Amino acid sequence: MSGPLVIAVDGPAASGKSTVARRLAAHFGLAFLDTGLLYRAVARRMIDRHLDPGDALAAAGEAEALVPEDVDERRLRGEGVGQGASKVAVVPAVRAALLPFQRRIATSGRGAVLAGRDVGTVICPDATCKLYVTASVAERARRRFEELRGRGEAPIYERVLEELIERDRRDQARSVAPLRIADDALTLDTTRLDADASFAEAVRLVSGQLSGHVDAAGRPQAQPRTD
Ligand SMILES: Nc1ncnc2c1ncn2[C@@H]1O[C@H](COP(=O)(O)OP(=O)(O)O)[C@@H](O)[C@H]1O
Ligand SMILES: Nc1ccn([C@@H]2O[C@H](COP(=O)(O)OP(=O)(O)O)[C@@H](O)[C@H]2O)c(=O)n1
Repeated sequence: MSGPLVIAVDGPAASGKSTVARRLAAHFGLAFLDTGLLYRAVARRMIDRHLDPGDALAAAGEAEALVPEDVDERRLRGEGVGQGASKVAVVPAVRAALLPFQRRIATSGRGAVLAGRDVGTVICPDATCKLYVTASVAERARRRFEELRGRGEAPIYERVLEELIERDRRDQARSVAPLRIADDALTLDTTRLDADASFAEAVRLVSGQLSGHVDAAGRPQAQPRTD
């Protein structure tokens, strides 16, 4: 084997995928990219310019104008931006504009952990290892509710649940890169696992898939390039 080590972590909203992915990246000494931030950044640009995130042509223009290196997580985390992100994400030209940056991160240096919806199916179909992180919709809504409360917002649980269901539906129904479990992904259901237990289980699953790619300390081995 040669080339960078890529771990794809996909799953629905608030399943805990970026928490697991960020910790996997630190554990294996790899770069980390939360690909959802790119779609959120496009939606944020549209909201700031009073554009409708459902306007496909305008969304494509904003995605092409985005400088992914400059994306700043602040102001991107609200559920309004999340809803907007799932609307711009159905536009094929938006997905095409955001793809090269994601591939570049995945293939630079020793590799990376990418969290998203289509990393294992579209962005990095040849990823070294693929996880599909999920949890019941009620538990995901509870987590998002607590997250919003922790940020000083005053969320209503039923509304958070409704918005998650709507976003899941849009992510699964779109014609380009719909959210689905890659054929070769391992599923990690975190419904009854806290963040530490989810991470421990993720390390176990990934280590099984990575045998031959990591040394005894769990660090990726230098891969001799064949090209
Ligand atoms: N296993 C878990 N148990 C409880 N809460 C979790 C767990 N994993 C993540 N969280 C919390 O749930 C929220 C959503 O997690 P996050 O990793 O951002 O999800 P995603 O990236 O899938 O949207 C965050 O506030 C996070 O701290
Ligand atoms: N690889 C990705 C990542 C996100 N997205 C879209 O962007 C939206 C926001 O993604 P996110 O990962 O930041 O959302 P959360 O799961 O954190 O709520 C999702 O609902 C998807 O519609 C996508 O289409 N493809």
